[in-house]
Amino acid sequence: MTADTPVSFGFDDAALAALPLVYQPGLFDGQVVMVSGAGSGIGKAIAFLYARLGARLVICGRDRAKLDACEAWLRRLGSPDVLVQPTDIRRSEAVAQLFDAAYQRFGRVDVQVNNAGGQFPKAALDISPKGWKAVVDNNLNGTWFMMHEAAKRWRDAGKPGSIVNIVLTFQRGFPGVAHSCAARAAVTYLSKTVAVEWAPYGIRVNCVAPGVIESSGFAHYAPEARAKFSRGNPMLRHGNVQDIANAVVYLTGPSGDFVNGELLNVDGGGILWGELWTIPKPAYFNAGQTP
Ligand SMILES: CCC/C=C/C(=O)SCCNC(=O)CCNC(=O)[C@H](O)C(C)(C)COP(=O)([O-])OP(=O)([O-])OC[C@H]1O[C@@H](n2cnc3c(N)ncnc32)[C@H](O)[C@@H]1OP(=O)([O-])[O-]
Ligand SMILES: NC(=O)C1=CN([C@@H]2O[C@H](COP(=O)(O)OP(=O)(O)OC[C@H]3O[C@@H](n4cnc5c(N)ncnc54)[C@H](OP(=O)(O)O)[C@@H]3O)[C@@H](O)[C@H]2O)C=CC1
Repeated sequence: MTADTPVSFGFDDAALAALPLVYQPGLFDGQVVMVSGAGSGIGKAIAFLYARLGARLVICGRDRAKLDACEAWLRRLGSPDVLVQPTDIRRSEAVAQLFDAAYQRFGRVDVQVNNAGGQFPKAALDISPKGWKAVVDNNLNGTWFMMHEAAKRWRDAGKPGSIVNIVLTFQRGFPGVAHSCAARAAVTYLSKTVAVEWAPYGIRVNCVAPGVIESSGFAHYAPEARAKFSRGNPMLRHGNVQDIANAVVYLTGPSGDFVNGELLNVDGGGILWGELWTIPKPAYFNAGQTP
């Protein structure tokens, strides 16, 4: 491999499409599932799995080319219909248009998976005000616009619904991504709050926190940081995108009918043991060294 060889992470599309199913085919027949950030990584795996289970898909993200490539796979995998709507989730009016298009096309949305998000690794002291706002806007405000729009439409139509928000394992803090850690903790407690407020409408809201999941998202981290990601949990390995997709389907299928307001960590035990640095580890933390 040369320095110019592009590095790819996780399954390629063909391998992802062929992974063994742990759910019954047809489980989501007749249902419409919306997945944000479906053009890559975890979001693509989630969309692939729902398509294989018979759902019709509404997919969004900012990059149309990535979404179009995903759409072709979704149809091949068994989704009877797919709506592709490029959307920046930070723009509430674009989110409203996404829902207008989905209801116009399908007349319903049953499941919403808010997977779109991300951050850049940076020591907290070095995060600029603009960078802080960009990450909080993306992960907290964008997710809120999506959930709010979904729930309003379910309430007005008198229909039930299920939301899953993808967050991260914020419980022990997350060195190098303070902005995202703060935003994802906020999303989690927002979710717990509306899980109660929206229960009378038959709307369930849960979160999934991926640990270290080998995906396209790895490209945003330095090779030195990536090389130590597997030290982030006691299983000493990465998870994969299907681990997250299976957790999301568990929560939104009949298996999750009585699960509401929950945070499901899919992290190999990383919140209990492990060390995860997304930026270089300060010498202070190396035994025997002083700062
Ligand atoms: C195992 C490890 C855990 C893995 C977890 C994962 O989530 S994996 C998944 C990983 N996947 C992802 O995280 C994917 C999604 N991530 C993203 O799209 C971006 O990281 C985003 C969240 C900033 C949004 O982007 P956007 O298009 O809205 O923003 P923009 O580009 O216009 O920038 C706005 C401002 O932010 C600042 N700033 C931005 N980048 C950097 C940087 N590298 N350096 C420093 N600062 C940076 C800068 O101030 C910039 O303004 P400026 O100075 O340019 O005028
Ligand atoms: N991989 C991991 O180890 C972990 C991942 N996560 C979270 O899982 C989710 C998926 O990450 P992963 O698949 O790994 O990485 P990717 O970078 O591949 O996925 C991020 C996705 O979010 C979309 N996105 C980002 N911002 C916006 C926006 N403003 N509007 C619409 N779409 C947006 C991107 O689409 P586009 O480029 O088209 O805009 C992209 O498809 C993210 O929220 C991530 O933070 C959390 C913990 C660990």
